Amino acid sequence: MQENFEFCSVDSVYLAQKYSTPLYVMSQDIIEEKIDYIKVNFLDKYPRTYAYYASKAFLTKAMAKIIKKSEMGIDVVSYGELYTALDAGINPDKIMFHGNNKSKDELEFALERGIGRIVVDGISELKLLIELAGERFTTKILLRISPNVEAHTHKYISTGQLDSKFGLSFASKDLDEAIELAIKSEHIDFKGFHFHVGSQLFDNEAHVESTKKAMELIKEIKDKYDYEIEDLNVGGGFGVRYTAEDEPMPLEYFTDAIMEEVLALADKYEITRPNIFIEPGRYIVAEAGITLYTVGSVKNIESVRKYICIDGGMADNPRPALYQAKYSACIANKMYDEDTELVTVAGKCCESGDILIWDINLPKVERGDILAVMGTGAYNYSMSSNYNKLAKPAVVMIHDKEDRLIVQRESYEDLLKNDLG
Ligand SMILES: Cc1ncc(COP(=O)(O)O)c(C=O)c1O
Ligand SMILES: N[C@@H](CCCC[NH3+])C(=O)O
Repeated sequence: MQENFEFCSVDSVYLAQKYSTPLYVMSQDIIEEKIDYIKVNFLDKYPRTYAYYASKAFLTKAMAKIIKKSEMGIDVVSYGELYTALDAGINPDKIMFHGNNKSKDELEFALERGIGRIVVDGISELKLLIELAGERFTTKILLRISPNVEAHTHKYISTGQLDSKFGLSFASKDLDEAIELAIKSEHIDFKGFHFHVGSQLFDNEAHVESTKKAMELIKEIKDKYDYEIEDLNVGGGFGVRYTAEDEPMPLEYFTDAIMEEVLALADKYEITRPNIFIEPGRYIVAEAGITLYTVGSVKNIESVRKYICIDGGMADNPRPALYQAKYSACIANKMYDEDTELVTVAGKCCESGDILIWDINLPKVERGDILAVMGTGAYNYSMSSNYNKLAKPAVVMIHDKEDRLIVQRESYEDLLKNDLG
C-alpha cells in the first residue's frame, strides 16, 4: 500500500480530499512548541523579558487565541490586526501597536481601548498622538529608532538601515526632538525604544550592533535629562529553514548575545537594565504550516524545462515573486517514489513570474497529484490576495492529530460582496 505524506501525524492527502485545495494547514502543536521554546530559553532565563508575537506573519482568531493562552503579548500594525486581537479576547494591555503611518482613527481607537504600548514611528505621529491623548488619556509609548545598521537579508525585508521608511533615524535631529517632546509631554508615558532590523536573519550582528547603540542612547538620556528609560524592544527577524541549504541559528544565539550586551552595558554605564522585549513572527509560525495544492497541467519543453502547474500560486504565496524566496516540497501521494525528475512548479496566475519553485526534484508528476509545500506558515495566508479573482484558500488547524477548519474557503459570492455593480 502506498504511504502518503503525513503532517503532524495527519495524512495530507486525506486533508486535501476533505477540504479541497489549495489548502493552508497549520499545526497548533508546532506553534506551541515554538512558544514553549521561547519561554524556556528566553523568558524564564532572564527576568523582566517579554515576547510579543508579530501577528503580521499569520493572524486568525484561532491563532490569536493560542497567543492569548500563552505568556506572550501580540504586536499589531493596523486597525484590522488590532480588531482581530481584541475580538479574540486578548487583553489590550498585552498589545503593542506598530506601523509607519498609523491613521488618526487607528490612534484614537488604540487610545480609547487602552492598548498597552504604542510604538511611535516618527515626529509627526508623536505630535498627533500627544494632541489626541490630550487630557483624556495617558498612553505608554516606545519610540522606534532606525539604528542605521545593515542586516544581511533581502533588500525588501531589511529595515534598520539609514535609508528606511521605518522609525526615527539614529542620531538625527528628529530623534532628539522626539525624545525631548516625549519626556516633557504630560499626556504620554515615554517608556523607551524599539528597533527591528530585518527579517529572516541568520546572523546576530545587526541585533548586537543596534543593542549597543540603543544602550548608549539610554545612557545619554539619563545623563542629559536624568530620565530613566525602562523598555527596550529589539524586534524580531529570527530566521527559519525553508530548504536544506538554510542554516538557521537557534533563538538563543540572538537573545543571549543581545542580553550579554544589555547586561554588560547597563553595568558599564551604571544605568538600570531595561526590560527587554522581542517580537518574533516567522520564527513561531513558518515551520508550523504547509500548503497543499492539486497538480493540473504538466508541460514539457524538451531540453528546456518541465512545468507542473498547480491550482494556486502567487495569490496564496507571493513570497517567491516578491523576494525570490525558496521552498521545499513533495508529492504527498508519492512520498516514497525514488524515481525523480527535475521540474518547475508554476502557479495559475497570468504572470510569468508566478513560479512557486524553480527546479525541484520530484517523483514523476501527473494531473491529480497532491503537492505539499513546506514552511508556508508565515507571510502566506497573511499576504494572500484575490489576484485574477482567485478565492482565498481555507485554513485548517491540526492539534493532537485532529483537524479543524479555522478559516473557510472564500466563496465566489464573497469575492463580489463589496462590489456594488
Ligand atoms: C516591527 C516588527 N516587529 C516584528 C516583525 C517580525 O519579524 P519576523 O517575522 O522576521 O520575526 C516585523 C516584520 O519584519 C516588524 O516589522
Ligand atoms: N513579508 C516578509 C516579512 C515581513 C517583513 C515585515 N517587516 C516576508 O515574507 O518575508
